Amino acid sequence: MPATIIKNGTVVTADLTYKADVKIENGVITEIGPNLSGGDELDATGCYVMPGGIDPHVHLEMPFMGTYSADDFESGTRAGLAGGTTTVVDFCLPDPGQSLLDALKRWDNKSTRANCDYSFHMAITWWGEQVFNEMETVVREKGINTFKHFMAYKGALMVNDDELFASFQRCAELGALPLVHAENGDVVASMQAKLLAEGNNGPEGHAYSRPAEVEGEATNRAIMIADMAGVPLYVVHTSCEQAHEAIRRARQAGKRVYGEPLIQHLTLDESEYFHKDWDHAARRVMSPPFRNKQHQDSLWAGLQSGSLQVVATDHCAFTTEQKRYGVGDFTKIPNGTGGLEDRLPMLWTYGVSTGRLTPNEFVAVTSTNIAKILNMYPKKGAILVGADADIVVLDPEKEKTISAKTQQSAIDYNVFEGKHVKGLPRFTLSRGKVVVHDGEIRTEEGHGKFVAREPFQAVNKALSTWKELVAPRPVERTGIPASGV
Ligand SMILES: NC(=O)NCCC(=O)O
Ligand SMILES: [Zn+2]
Ligand SMILES: [Zn+2]
Repeated sequence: MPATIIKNGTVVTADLTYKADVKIENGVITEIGPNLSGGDELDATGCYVMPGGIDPHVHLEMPFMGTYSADDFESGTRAGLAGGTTTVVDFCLPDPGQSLLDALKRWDNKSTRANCDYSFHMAITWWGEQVFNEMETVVREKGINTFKHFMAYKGALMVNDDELFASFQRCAELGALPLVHAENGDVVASMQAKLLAEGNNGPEGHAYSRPAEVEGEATNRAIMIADMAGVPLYVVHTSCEQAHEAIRRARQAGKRVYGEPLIQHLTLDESEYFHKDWDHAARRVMSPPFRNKQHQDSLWAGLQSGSLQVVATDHCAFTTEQKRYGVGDFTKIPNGTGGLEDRLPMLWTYGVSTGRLTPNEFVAVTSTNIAKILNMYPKKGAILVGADADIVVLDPEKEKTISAKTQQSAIDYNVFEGKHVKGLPRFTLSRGKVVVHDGEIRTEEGHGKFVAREPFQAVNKALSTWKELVAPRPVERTGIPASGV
């Protein structure tokens, strides 16, 4: 393959902004500097040359709530690339009682169609000796160092506190990072039943049944359990001040906790659930639900101050027809929304163009921080010699109005429909292959490769060293009195 040179652009990374050309050979960056030559040229005049987006939270072809999410690894990754995202991390979900390794075979099969690189988190959906043992194989042999725990979806994916604690301790031993979906599933189930009994069966019932307190409580509980287990913690889809507050407080107390707002929670609010059109409201049903402006402001502040580190999508797209499974009972509306194609343009428009984020912070929260937290940096998330050439050349003047009619996703609507975004890819490169060329999609099914991630060294070692230092020890005593028995 001939070399490619991205010419005349401004390189923007998480910590630097400078003018340079970028040379790519055999899928990796081989040179960065002025006036490079000797290859096919891509003109980046007026553009920012940035590490491609990494979405740490997607569900492609996910079996959930009696159906499968509609975007699979082909359409989902195509959507991601169209919007400048070059790596996705999906969740492998074992059925209750199923071997983690058997579940992984299913995910390996599905992902062969990916257009961009991908990695997996493993979900802990049940607990037992087999899971305990297989976690080691997953980490040491399968290149997966993150384990997801659902504290909600009672009767389906939810695990209890004893299971959380056992799994978190196992993560600590293996150098793995636990993730949590933090909502109190018992309280949600009880509120759902009450709402339905009172005749609240529309999509707004979904929001009523999952108030911010439900998320704040579970986030705090997960943080405390992780601390007792001596392991860092990653909280997915942090949507409200109560959860953010728990993360902020933990971080101030020295705990290693990461928080992940979604682009949907940053830019869409709860009024969507009160829309008169049932389909409109149901299409936006996801967990946690959208919140109000105060919560949104809290999330933006977290990204600005560093108490929240990454922006994801939780892309889990269902068609209108699938959403209608819940007509007459909101608890049956498949939970999930799309966003893979829109995350970067929406965050650029509502974050950078408004002055909430700098371009460098934009790169940090969409790519570099994620690569570091998930242990794939600098292969991913970097414009550095030797890094994979996963690059988005973002044109800050290119604009469009988001519409389901022109999107790559397989579903028939878009939750951002009608939003005008400015800041779109002129080019997207996936390991050096130009997959978006000035609006033209040139993806190749199967081009994507699995990204193996090594166990964590530094943070887990620091926490286990400290845990060992402060571990309970019997007091050495002289003159112990004789037993009273
Ligand atoms: N978020 C959501 O509603 N659906 C996807 C599954 C999950 O992440 O909880
Ligand atoms: Zn979740
Ligand atoms: Zn999710």
